Amino acid sequence: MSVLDEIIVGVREDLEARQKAVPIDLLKDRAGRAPAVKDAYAALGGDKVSVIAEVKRSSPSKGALAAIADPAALAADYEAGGAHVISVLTERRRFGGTLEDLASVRSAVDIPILRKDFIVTSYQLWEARAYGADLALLIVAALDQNALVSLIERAESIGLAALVEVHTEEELDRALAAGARIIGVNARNLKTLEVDRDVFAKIAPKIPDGVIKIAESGVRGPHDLLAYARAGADAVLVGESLVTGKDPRAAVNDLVTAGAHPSSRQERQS
Ligand SMILES: O=P(O)(O)OC[C@@H](O)[C@@H](O)c1c[nH]c2ccccc12
Repeated sequence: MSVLDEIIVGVREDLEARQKAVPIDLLKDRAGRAPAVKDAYAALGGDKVSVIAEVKRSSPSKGALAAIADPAALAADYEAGGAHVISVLTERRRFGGTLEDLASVRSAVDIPILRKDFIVTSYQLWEARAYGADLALLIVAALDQNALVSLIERAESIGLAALVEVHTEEELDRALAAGARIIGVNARNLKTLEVDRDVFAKIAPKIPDGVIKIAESGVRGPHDLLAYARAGADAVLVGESLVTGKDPRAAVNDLVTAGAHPSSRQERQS
């Protein structure tokens, strides 16, 4: 079994327990009362390179990264540093996240929030909505085509933007065929956990104009952001280097400043 398959087995077990405790109708009711969804397309599709800053405690590749006792305070720091979107890992077993993290981050920031998890059923989209997310991650490698199509449709129908994650050209073709409007290219292969920053530059030229392009993983600082920007990224998604650094607010600010620099824009337009 690949790491991805193992993660999904655990995700399904936890999901079953939650579905027993909270029937979907209660969840829909809660989603209906959640604050209005923020415009993720506007936050990611501007003329600068946007920064998605992630709340991430651990990862299958590195184990524990940071304790993060107060995810809301970290997210507020990210927002103060100029982040355009916050990503909150809610997968428990490998990433140490919870839906409560999502709810507390929602109460602390005004910018859009991404629920980062291994979403396999529409119940999890309702959860995302109910706990305050504006976007939900859908990983192509974790879904068959029918599931991908229906989860994108369901997400959009309940007001969530779908960030559709790919790692290969075949997965990109599936994402586009399914109608994805925001595509993330993950430099980390979720089956082997290896990071290859060149994957973005190989895949990005094949993503049509009008689809938002996000470079995910492996951003150590402004230098990596600029390289992804030159390869066509509209946004970068950054976790590890922010949670392990000394000053997350300053680190985000450095990335945002690099992304707003005219040279990064010029390079992107050429
Ligand atoms: O910590 P990094 O290398 O900056 O990466 C962040 C993000 O891209 C990574 O957490 C991620 C990308 N896609 C995922 C899917 C599931 C879990 C995690 C991820």
